[in-house]
Amino acid sequence: MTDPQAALQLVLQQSFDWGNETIPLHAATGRVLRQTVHADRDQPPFDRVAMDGIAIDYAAYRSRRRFPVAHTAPAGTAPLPLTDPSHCVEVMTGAPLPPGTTTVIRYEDLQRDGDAFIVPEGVEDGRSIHRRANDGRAGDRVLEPGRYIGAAELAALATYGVGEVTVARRPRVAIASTGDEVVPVQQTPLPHQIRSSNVWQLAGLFRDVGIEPTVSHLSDEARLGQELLRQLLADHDLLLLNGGVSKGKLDHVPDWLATAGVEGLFHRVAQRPGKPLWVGRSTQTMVFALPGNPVSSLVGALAYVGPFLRQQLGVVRPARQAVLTREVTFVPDLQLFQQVSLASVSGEQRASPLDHGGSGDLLSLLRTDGFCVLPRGRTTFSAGEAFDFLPLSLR
Ligand SMILES: Nc1nc2c(c(=O)[nH]1)N[C@H]1C(S)=C(S)[C@@H](COP(=O)(O)OP(=O)(O)OC[C@H]3O[C@@H](n4cnc5c(N)ncnc54)[C@H](O)[C@@H]3O)O[C@H]1N2
Ligand code: MOO
Repeated sequence: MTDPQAALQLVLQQSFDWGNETIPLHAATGRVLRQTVHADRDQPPFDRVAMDGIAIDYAAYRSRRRFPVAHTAPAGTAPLPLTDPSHCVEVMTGAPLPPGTTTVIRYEDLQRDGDAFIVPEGVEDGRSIHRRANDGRAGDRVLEPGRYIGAAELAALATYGVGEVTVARRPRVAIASTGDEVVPVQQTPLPHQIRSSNVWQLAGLFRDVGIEPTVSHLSDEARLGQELLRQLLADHDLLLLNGGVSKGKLDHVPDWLATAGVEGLFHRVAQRPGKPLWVGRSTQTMVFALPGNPVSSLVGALAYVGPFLRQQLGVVRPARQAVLTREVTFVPDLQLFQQVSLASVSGEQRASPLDHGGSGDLLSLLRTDGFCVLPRGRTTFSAGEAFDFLPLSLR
């Protein structure tokens, strides 16, 4: 049996060249950025009027309150300067501040008087102006490789004129269930059958990171099963098998993989749940054969597939910890992935251990926010102690 730390190291020692690609910005949502983005301009690029109203020269305001309108400055036009400081410029939000003016007063605070505005007492200089370079300077490093592209990243890329983005190429991922007891969700199961839920769980983890996996089922019948396995290996960068890896008479996945030329890296890890995990690789495909129990399958994906995928895509995820709300006792010499629900209390992540019906209890996952990783070599894990926390995500 392999130690969980050693197993993770072995997984992370495997590397494959999945490459990058350059795609239009509109297609970049959910992709992993693989380029550094520098600001091509200051942000804002000019002193930006932040309120609709008028702009005046504050020096003139010291001796007058009535300001006739010299001209109007809409957003999107080069600003005409104010040459006569006894006048004002009507300005719109987003316009560059007209040269010769120093402060903006919004309409709500003004009184109209014919073609002029009456400015109230107590106006301050330099108000309602979003200053040039306040938020960032030309040349700044704005985005580093390894970020998932979401709303904020798209807006930053657009603002700096990055219309074509270099992102990590998506791996071709296949997920295959095994076992003749599982039937598709559309089919009414016989009393001794169950609907296949694990492929939905696993496919959902990938869809959440923008990868659409191929989903199929390996028959227990050797010729059919092995034929499909060979095809899946030929066409994919990453293969997840589910079930058929423990000691049952029909647990032939490891043998079939060996026959198909996949080199085994380890089989069985000193952990609960998910002990029967089998991991291997061929020249071009990384293979995770996850145990069939639904919680074991999820733990295998979060604890091993996730780190592998992030390493391949160049994603850096900050480590997370959570503090146990009550003591956990666990005697076997195994690393325990403890199911927890999470609450944030005064900025601290508190993890409440959950009771459940074992690794086959997929309904317990409905109340689970993630897993606390309780290491081997101890039996008592105290309330108030912090442990690594795995959220239910491959991100
Ligand atoms: N003699 C031993 N028996 C078992 C051991 C062991 O060490 N010695 N390990 C146990 C552990 S731990 C686990 S976990 C399971 C894992 O077994 P397999 O990976 O071989 O998985 P299966 O036997 O095929 O299935 C286990 C369980 O999960 C259900 N299943 C399978 N596929 C799906 C699916 N797509 N959707 C939902 N549920 C699925 C399957 O029907 C079984 O109930 O082995 C223990 N046994
Ligand atoms: O790996 Mo199993 O999950 O302990 O039932």
